[in-house]
Amino acid sequence: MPATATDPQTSRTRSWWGWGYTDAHPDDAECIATGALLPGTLARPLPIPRVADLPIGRPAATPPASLAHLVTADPQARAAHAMGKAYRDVIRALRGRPGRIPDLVARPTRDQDVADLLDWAGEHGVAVIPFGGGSSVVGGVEYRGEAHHAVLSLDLTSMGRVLEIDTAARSALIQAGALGPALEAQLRPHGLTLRHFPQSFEFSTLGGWLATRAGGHYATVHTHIDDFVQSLRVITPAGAGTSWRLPASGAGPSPDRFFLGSEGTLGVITEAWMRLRERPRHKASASVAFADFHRALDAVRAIAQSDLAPANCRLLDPGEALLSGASHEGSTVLVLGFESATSPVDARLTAAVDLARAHGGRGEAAPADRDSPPDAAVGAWRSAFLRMPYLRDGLARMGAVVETFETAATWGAVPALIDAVRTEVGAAAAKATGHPATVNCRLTHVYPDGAAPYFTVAVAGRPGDEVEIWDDIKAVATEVLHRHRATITHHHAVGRDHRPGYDLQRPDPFARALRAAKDALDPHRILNPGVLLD
Ligand SMILES: Cc1cc2nc3c(=O)[nH]c(=O)nc-3n(C[C@H](O)[C@H](O)[C@H](O)COP(=O)(O)OP(=O)(O)OC[C@H]3O[C@@H](n4cnc5c(N)ncnc54)[C@H](O)[C@@H]3O)c2cc1C
Repeated sequence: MPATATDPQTSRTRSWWGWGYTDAHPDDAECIATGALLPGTLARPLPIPRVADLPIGRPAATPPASLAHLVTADPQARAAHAMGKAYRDVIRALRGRPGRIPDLVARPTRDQDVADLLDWAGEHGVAVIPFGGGSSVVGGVEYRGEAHHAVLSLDLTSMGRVLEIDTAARSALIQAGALGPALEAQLRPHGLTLRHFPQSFEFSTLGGWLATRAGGHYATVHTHIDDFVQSLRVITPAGAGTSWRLPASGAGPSPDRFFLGSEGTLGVITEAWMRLRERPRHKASASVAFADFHRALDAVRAIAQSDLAPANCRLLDPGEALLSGASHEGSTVLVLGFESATSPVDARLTAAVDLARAHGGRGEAAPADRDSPPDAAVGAWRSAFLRMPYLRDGLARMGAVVETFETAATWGAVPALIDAVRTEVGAAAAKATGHPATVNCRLTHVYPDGAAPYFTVAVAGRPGDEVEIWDDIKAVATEVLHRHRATITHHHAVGRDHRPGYDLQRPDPFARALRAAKDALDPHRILNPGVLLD
């Protein structure tokens, strides 16, 4: 089968090594201009890496003739499935040192294909890595072990259709390989939306979101994809199963919750009934500036504990606001957004801005409806949000260490946690590189009982040692999170990179139960070895 990195939906070429489309990559001049925002001097941009320079050998396994039409050993396809899109993945590609490159890439088109591929892999000891959009930032789609003689990347994106819509229950049966834009395009004619917009929306799939319990658009209430799941179909090496479609159920532990977040270790999610919404007709947004970050935290807590339920409630510290062009003269900025399909939201926006002002914020809630342009700072933040991953790759080409990590903790822990991360991770980054480092923070999701701080570390690196430097910085971050009882991940998943933090966080009986479940469903231990469990 032909295997290129061309996106069939858009005819644009996807980068095999970095973020997004190749025609959107920053050129050298934009890399250098962005690099000038960082303290310290950056190196000249590294050249764009070439698949031809990678150490891609002959595949160590050959599928039987009955499966050959589903499988390719094309070097371009193998390279594009070797890693995810974390900073350390981009650096390894740029330095020509990717992880283990899969021997084969399979693109099943129906459930039976998935079952047949799993049967073959189980019989021949071939590791299988389920692959959606490949946007994992935690080493979730690469093989790092030794125990398997061959590795198959199981790419679900040829299963990307909305199969059925139940308008009475306002839900849809959707195949797991649907990428965000194609999924929404199929729902739009029906006036419906899943309305799950992670930053990686363009390049990630429904199956990936479910397998990692992704966090999306909503800053409050429905923050995670979990909230929209009605039923799942999962194919495991030990058999397939579909949960009942129910609006709610109290029948024992939830089978859906069991597979949500299983990160390709227990089975392959092939389709899901998802709860939908009507497309929002009323929208309003505003930004509020604060002189003091800690007072802004109090304001956000007050909003999260009210019944206003903003769709967007992102708090950007001054560094984060500056980077995203939402800056109000060096202040902390709160970006607020409300939306509804049924009723105007202006009153809720005004009430939220009033709460923010009662905690020292400066801002107005301009009257708005669906046709109004968003608040200027909100618009700038949204554009920078989508451009940022491209710029990260540009900075990586110049030897900078630029990466993000996120967490969640209860409100009492949040202020000290953020201060400690800024101080200790900043010091670790400066020590590791010999350059001053910036550690910016934003709150991405907020809850009545706590918040999800998201950090961006940026520092001029030591060209050649960037991966080791980042690993040292991340080890300090993991320790700080653990000390503050903050989770190792709010929505980026565990993968291979977060195993140490996940192992510390989970209760031992739960870890034993997960191992037993793995033994039952994946007896030959072929599915995503090293993720969640040894
Ligand atoms: C720039 C950038 C921005 C991001 N923003 C967000 C964000 O806003 N919110 C967020 O939650 N995450 C975000 N992420 C992380 C990533 O996009 C999410 O983890 C996403 O859910 C992964 O989806 P995917 O389709 O790309 O899955 P992949 O990366 O292909 O796979 C992720 C994991 O799920 C498993 N998997 C994939 N498909 C299936 C399936 N059908 N059945 C079983 N297992 C499967 C894989 O084996 C792997 O372990 C971001 C990443 C990047 C690089």
